[in-house]
Amino acid sequence: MLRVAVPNKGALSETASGMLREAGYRQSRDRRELVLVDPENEVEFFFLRPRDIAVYVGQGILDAGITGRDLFLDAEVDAEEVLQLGFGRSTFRLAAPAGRYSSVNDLEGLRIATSFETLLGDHLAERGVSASIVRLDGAVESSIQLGVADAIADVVETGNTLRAAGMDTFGEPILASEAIVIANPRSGNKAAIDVMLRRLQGVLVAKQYVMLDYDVHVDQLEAAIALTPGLESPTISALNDPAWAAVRAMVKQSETNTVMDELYAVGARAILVTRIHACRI
Ligand SMILES: Nc1ncnc2c1ncn2[C@@H]1O[C@H](COP(=O)(O)OP(=O)(O)OP(=O)(O)O)[C@@H](O)[C@H]1O
Ligand SMILES: O=P(O)(O)OC[C@H]1O[C@H](OP(=O)(O)OP(=O)(O)O)[C@H](O)[C@@H]1O
Ligand SMILES: [Mg+2]
Repeated sequence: MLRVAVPNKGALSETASGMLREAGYRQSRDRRELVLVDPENEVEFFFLRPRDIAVYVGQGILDAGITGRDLFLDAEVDAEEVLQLGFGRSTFRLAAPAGRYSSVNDLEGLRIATSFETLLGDHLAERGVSASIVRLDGAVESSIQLGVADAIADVVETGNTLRAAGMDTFGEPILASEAIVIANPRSGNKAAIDVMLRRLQGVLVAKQYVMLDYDVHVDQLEAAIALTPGLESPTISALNDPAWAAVRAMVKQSETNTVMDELYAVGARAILVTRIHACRI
């Protein structure tokens, strides 16, 4: 049976579970549940802290797991990033009271608080800066005011937390993170991991694309299909009126309205957009 780790709480937990549910797996609504067996799909889900997931997968105790790239890289474990899930996007950055520092080089000899010791340590080493790292578990933004650090390195998404603390980012972003699937490279369940990845990819594509149908005069067919090339190639069907054809193609959701405007301009009519419920590509 495949053994998969899922964040039990925090920023990634609900979306990760939701995505697995959409991929056809059994997921629990009870946050206290630690293990959940999905006998139909032969998967056992373990609900763990996102930071610890890298450790379990790295040691091969679990085959795969969903966590954040920042947590995975900070843990320095023997596992691979195998799929980007496109949510939980954040940047790992240096921050301090607004205007105090402008580059990592300003931190020579100072104290920097973080929950990501390895990521910060590597960044400082790369830039040849020697500073002391103060390892904290969370609420890192409070550390400067409380006098334990001069600057921090933390997860930033909207920047609201920093602004509320009178702080600002500075220097180059250290890492762009998002939710990812990691897998143990020596797992004996590679085929089952691949099935799960294909299912999750299907969920991602179903979210990113819509199905577009339209009718177009055969004289304009070339111009229209150039606008909707689809993933492989669009489906073209004959209509009762031989002067017209019907076209069906997948289009990026974000581009739907622009493509519809352009299709209309080249003479396409009866342009229909349908949500894709699930897919396997
Ligand atoms: N506000 C946010 N927006 C987007 N992603 C975030 C945000 N906060 C954290 N993350 C990402 O979510 C992952 C897990 O972080 P999270 O804060 O949920 O864990 P934690 O700090 O261990 O738990 P908690 O905050 O519940 O104590 C990390 O990869 C992090 O980059
Ligand atoms: O840029 P923002 O949108 O404000 O988000 C970033 C904040 O979110 C996370 O905090 P979390 O709630 O996980 O608390 P923690 O720092 O104690 O982990 C992170 O550590 C930042 O503090
Ligand atoms: Mg957190």
